[in-house]
Amino acid sequence: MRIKICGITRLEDALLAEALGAFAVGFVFAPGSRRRVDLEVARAISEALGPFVVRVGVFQNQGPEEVLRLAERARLQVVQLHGQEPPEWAEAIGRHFPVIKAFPLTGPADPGWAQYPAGTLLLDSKAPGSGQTYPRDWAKPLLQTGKRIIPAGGITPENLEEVLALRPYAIDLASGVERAPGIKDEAKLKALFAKGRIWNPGV
Ligand SMILES: O=C(O)c1ccccc1NCC(=O)[C@H](O)[C@H](O)COP(=O)(O)O
Repeated sequence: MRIKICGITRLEDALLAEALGAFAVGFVFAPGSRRRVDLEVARAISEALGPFVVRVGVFQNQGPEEVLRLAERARLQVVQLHGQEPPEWAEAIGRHFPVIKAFPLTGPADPGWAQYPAGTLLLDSKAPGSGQTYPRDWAKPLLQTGKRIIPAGGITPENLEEVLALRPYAIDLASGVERAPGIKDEAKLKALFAKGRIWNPGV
């Protein structure tokens, strides 16, 4: 299973996530986030990680120029748009970085979201980074659209199975493996990857 650990602000957490087998780490640059990371810190962590961990930047309603500047300076590889960004912004950013577009679920996912110009869609709760969740079957209308789907929102080591049952492209979590916003919890991270590793998708 591909697991993205989001809200990384400390090198030790990033290195632990890498050692445990994380596919990706996320740096939150969204204004007002409790996990907002300093640009130079993100860059230092990016440079310290090995080549096979994807560095994702999370942005919210920040224009393409700002996103591209931060992504380049922090040595990011993927951009995640987590606000109400118009499709033109995703197209402009997508000429430089793969784009993940996040949508908040307040009911079943809208199949029309598959038209958004991003190859991968992240289905979050209506309160990003809060640990809030939603009925996982709300993701189903998008599973057959050909888009890569990443469920997020309130995933923990304890409830991992129900989201993995969707057989998603990847999963994303932040607060479920933290002891405080932006500070990861070693025991929770270990529990998550121990469970994620033994899961057999039956492919
Ligand atoms: O985490 C934040 O503080 C945040 C703030 C603003 C926009 C996005 C944010 N996080 C993005 C993520 O990808 C989180 O991992 C996702 O919302 C799930 O969070 P959680 O429910 O805590 O696992």
